[in-house]
Amino acid sequence: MKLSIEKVVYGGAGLAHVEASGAATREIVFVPFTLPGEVVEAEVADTRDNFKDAALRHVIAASSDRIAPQCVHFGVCGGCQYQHASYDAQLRLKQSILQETLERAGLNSLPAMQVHAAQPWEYRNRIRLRVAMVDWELRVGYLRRGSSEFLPVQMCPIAAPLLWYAAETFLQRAGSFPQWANATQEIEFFTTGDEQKLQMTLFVSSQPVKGFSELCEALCEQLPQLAGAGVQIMETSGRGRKSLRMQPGATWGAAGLNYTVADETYWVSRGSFFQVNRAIVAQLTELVCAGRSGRLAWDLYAGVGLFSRILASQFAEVVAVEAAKGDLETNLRGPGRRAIASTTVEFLRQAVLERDRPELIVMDPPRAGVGSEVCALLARLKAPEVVYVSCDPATLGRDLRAMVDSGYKLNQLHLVDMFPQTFHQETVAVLRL
Ligand SMILES: C[S@@+](CC[C@H](N)C(=O)[O-])C[C@H]1O[C@@H](n2cnc3c(N)ncnc32)[C@H](O)[C@@H]1O
Repeated sequence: MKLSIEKVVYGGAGLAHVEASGAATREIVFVPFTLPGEVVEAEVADTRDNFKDAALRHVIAASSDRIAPQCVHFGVCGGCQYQHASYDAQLRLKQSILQETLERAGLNSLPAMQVHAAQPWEYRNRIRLRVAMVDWELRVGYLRRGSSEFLPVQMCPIAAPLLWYAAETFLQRAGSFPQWANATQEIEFFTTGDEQKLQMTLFVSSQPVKGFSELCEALCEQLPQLAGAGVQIMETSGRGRKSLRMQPGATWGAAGLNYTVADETYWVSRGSFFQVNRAIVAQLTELVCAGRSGRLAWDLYAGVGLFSRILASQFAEVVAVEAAKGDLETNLRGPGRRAIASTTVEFLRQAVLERDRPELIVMDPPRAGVGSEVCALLARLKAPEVVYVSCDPATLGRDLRAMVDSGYKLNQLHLVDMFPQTFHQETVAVLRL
């Protein structure tokens, strides 16, 4: 069918309408890899209750924003959705998606959005690849788009070059360690922003009895940046990835990396969360922390303490709250710094009882957002400024709406392009009472 693409929606697909036969309303059709204003030929791949998914067959009238993708796997690989759009167009798409999502959540009179971008390629400091034998050859790859099928890849231009070089080195050397080559299901590499140090994790079905140190030392001959490595043994207690449990296995070398962002250096253990974009993380910390000072700040969902360490030099006291076991305590030692192992909601329930009131709250939750109880507790605490860092526009809209309804004013809105070439987007929202 011939379709006119009206806009691009969160997830990366273009949206068009078609006259539905026999129905009064027009039906929505989503077509990936299209751009606003394009006319395309598409074929329906799936019909749902309220919409259809279609596959792009041919672009009849192309947008001036359309460019040739840089990666040979684009369109087949599940990783990137926007390589067919110029980088400038990607930023505009993300801006209008954020604007529309927040307006739909009932947030009117939004502040002017500020857009922050860095390099659009080679930005990832971490990649996790599948490992499998294909035609008697050991290959690494990702998942085929929309499936759980292995897709062998020969490049990943959004990854820091060292990560891809490390993957190739593993493929070259693993042949001499057949038990490890056979047992490895997935492999993860994590590098410092300057690509001077590297960590490797092998995810194995069952751990070979010996030879892990020898494998790491062999890799090191070609990959001197490799500072440490570990094994995670994947145990399934049922069907599907959700039932996967990890057991720690063999280790070699250092257990983590010292990762420097601007003037701070963080200890990041292998497997700990760290912001994935090595090029823009300093800008993110600047947006969240710069120019803020006072008596007490809270960093909720603190991770390894990315924001808390900086805030600690600007506030007399910083309290950082993190639910997962990790590196927060190591990174937040010293007077006036407190690392609390707790969920945010439990911490806030107690804080409300104790009538604590910080001048600044930073919160950077996972995609699920902070949720209604946290918003209700924040409304009772009445901190004068809240900086909300979000990686999901829909849950951000829901939470911001609750905070605005409780008296906060949305003061600044920043789109930080943490994930170029993909539909993912990061927002920093500043709220004041
Ligand atoms: C998006 S990361 C942000 C980490 C950190 N702010 C940074 O920028 O590196 C979210 C963090 O929240 C933590 N987390 C998830 N659910 C939580 C909860 N209910 N309470 C506190 N922390 C939680 C995760 O373990 C993760 O470290």
